[in-house]
Amino acid sequence: MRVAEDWSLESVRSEGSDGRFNRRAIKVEEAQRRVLAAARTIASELVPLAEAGGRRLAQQLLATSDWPPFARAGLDGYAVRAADTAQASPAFPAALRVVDTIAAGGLALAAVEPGTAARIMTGAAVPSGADAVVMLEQTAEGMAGGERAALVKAAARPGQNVAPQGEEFRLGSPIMEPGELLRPGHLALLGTFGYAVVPVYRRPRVAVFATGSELLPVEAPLAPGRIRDSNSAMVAAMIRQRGGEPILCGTLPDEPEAVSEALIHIGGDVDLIVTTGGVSVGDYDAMALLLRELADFDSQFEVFPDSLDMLLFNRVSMRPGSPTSAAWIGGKLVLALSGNPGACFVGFELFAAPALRAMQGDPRPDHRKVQAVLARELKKGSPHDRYVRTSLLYGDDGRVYADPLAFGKSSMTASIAQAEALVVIPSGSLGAEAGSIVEAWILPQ
Ligand SMILES: Nc1nc2c(c(=O)[nH]1)N[C@H]1C(S)=C(S)[C@@H](COP(=O)(O)OP(=O)(O)OC[C@H]3O[C@@H](n4cnc5c(N)ncnc54)[C@H](O)[C@@H]3O)O[C@H]1N2
Ligand code: MOO
Ligand SMILES: [Mg+2]
Repeated sequence: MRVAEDWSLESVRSEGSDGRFNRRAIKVEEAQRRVLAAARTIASELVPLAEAGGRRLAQQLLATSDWPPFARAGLDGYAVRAADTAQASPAFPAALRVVDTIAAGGLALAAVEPGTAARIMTGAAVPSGADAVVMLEQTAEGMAGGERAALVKAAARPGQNVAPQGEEFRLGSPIMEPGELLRPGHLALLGTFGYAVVPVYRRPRVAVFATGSELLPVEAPLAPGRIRDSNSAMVAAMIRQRGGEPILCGTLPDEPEAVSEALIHIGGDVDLIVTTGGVSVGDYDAMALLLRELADFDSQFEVFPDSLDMLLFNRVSMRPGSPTSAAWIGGKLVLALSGNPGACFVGFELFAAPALRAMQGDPRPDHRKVQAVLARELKKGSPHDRYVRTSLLYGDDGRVYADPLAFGKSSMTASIAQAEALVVIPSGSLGAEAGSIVEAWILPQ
């Protein structure tokens, strides 16, 4: 990728180390809007049907036949003319001469004329003349006029146990829309209509960089002042949850030269770049220093021409993750998440997750939201929107309870693993009472 090659790191350093950057916080909704404007849909590819689960469809698909394609027997029994059975009862069964036996996949040899029936199996095409199927259990075998007969002991309604041609779909009608996530049932439909290969959006390729000179690889023993990089693996899993393909680029020291060098060398076949760490006002917060050099969205354009590197935002009115930043660099979206694991997690959910869904054509890339009862009081100190990690409990009273998890600070990790939802405590309040109704954003499990 092309990061502005003329970034003047010397000038960034000399003025940038006092921590008093002019960073204007924007609302979460505005930040999401800017990210989605930059998250362009990516190319599509054809994949074999059995591998299409979890992918997003790239175009509208149509029914290639009526479904069912022919009138089908719903159970094993006899295909009859309902009128022939109108008077039938256990004491006075209708005796119908059996003219045929039709297996599933087989074809009728004869039409069902008045006074006759055809033995038929579940899934077989109902022969012409017949308009109902009587289940085997409501019949007996007998003789009529010296020939094999079915003794039908109950009156059949016309249409009974027959799935008419085109009952579910008509030839040419839409079966699914672009951007739809292909779940097992979608694959069944696609198989039904003969889609052996499926047009899906390519998985967005997401480069992940963890910045921080304190970071050790996961396999390393702890050393004084150092911690292991836990963000990379977490972010990789979150990328996969949203249909993306993570490209783990390892850790980078808190040095703007090293970070810009790595971003420059990432290459063209990456659709999104996610970095973690170094976005706050520390002397060595390298991403913050680099992003400062970019043109500012507020003084620029609403659409991002490929040629223009631009800061989309560098502060969001939210907790955790207030220093979360985003930029458009070298024609690519760069999401610079906070290094604090809790803030990294929330920043990903708020910005990277919808971006990945939008890149795969999802017309509604936001979270599923439910009203939940707050299980315990939540106090908050800052005036910003707060996104609280909670578990979800399904009460006997039919209500969903959101229970804020312990160790829920931005710097903490324990609660991330247990989080089932993010509860939003909007700005302008100092918290919410136990029992109050809150909005819970459902997290993928
Ligand atoms: N004076 C101020 N200080 C801070 C502010 C502020 O407004 N004024 N904001 C605070 C907030 S809020 C947050 S959130 C953090 C954001 O910090 P950064 O995004 O710059 O992240 P780092 O400084 O690199 O690291 C923060 C923390 O997270 C640990 N970390 C970093 N990367 C990883 C990783 N890959 N795996 C695990 N843990 C990681 C790092 O060691 C630090 O402990 O800034 C506050 N400061
Ligand atoms: O915004 Mo920071 O994520 O609170 O801790
Ligand atoms: Mg920092």
